[in-house]
Amino acid sequence: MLELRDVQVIFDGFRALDGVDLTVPEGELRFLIGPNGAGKTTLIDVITGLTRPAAGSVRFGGADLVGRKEHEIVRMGVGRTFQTSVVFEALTVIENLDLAATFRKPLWSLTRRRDGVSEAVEEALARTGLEELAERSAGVLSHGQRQWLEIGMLLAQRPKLLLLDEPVAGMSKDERERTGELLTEIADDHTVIVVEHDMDFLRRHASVVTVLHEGKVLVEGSVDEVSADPRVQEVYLGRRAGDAVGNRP
Ligand SMILES: Nc1ncnc2c1ncn2[C@@H]1O[C@H](COP(=O)(O)OP(=O)(O)OP(=O)(O)O)[C@@H](O)[C@H]1O
Repeated sequence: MLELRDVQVIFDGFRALDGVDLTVPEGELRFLIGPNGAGKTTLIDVITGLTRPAAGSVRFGGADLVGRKEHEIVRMGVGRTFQTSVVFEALTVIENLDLAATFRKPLWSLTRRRDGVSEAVEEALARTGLEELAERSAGVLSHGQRQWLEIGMLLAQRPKLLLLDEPVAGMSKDERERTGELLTEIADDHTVIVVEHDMDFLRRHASVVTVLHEGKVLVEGSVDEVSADPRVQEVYLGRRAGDAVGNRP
């Protein structure tokens, strides 16, 4: 479903991605890890059209994404979260979802009543478990609830592929657990790629992990395979043995 071949990204002579091959089949929950500067965000930027690769191909559902505009790629069914929040605090949870679902429509659509919201919004609300908070302003949400709202805002756009950048950063243990379940549920009918550093979280929720290092795919496999791999341990050298993979300092 998503296929990157020999992708190169060069910033002022520096190879941020240096021949990346990546295949993510439909319906997979794939985790992407790697030390700081490995190229994880750049990889997501290439898939979403924010950064154009110097060479290589990015195919999604059979279509080539290279050279397409970001909004075009969104329309083709690719959604992403950013590290910075896109939630409007003064709007309610449901208004945020509605805005995300109708973001190309005029602002007056915001004045629609709850019973007028689209099926996509209702589904996103149910999926993320935010029904009870639907009419609350987003500004009062806990950190975890806000992250779920952001995921809901993506779902409301009905993407086929979701790219999530560190969705559990700063979350409590319970919130992480709930997020892991949510990601697994979402992967029932979407393809999901998650950039995540938390090794405990990976052990609990990841099946396939891709490790990036210096702009290349270093290893791909199960969490156990990846964390036992000497090349991966070497990349993370200097960290405690138990944290060999993925934990930030
Ligand atoms: N616009 C840019 N111009 C120049 N260099 C860049 C640019 N964007 C990223 N880089 C460099 O490319 C490399 C890869 O960056 P990237 O942000 O993709 O890494 P990352 O794996 O996401 O790291 P982190 O875990 O710190 O977010 C880094 O060395 C970064 O400094």
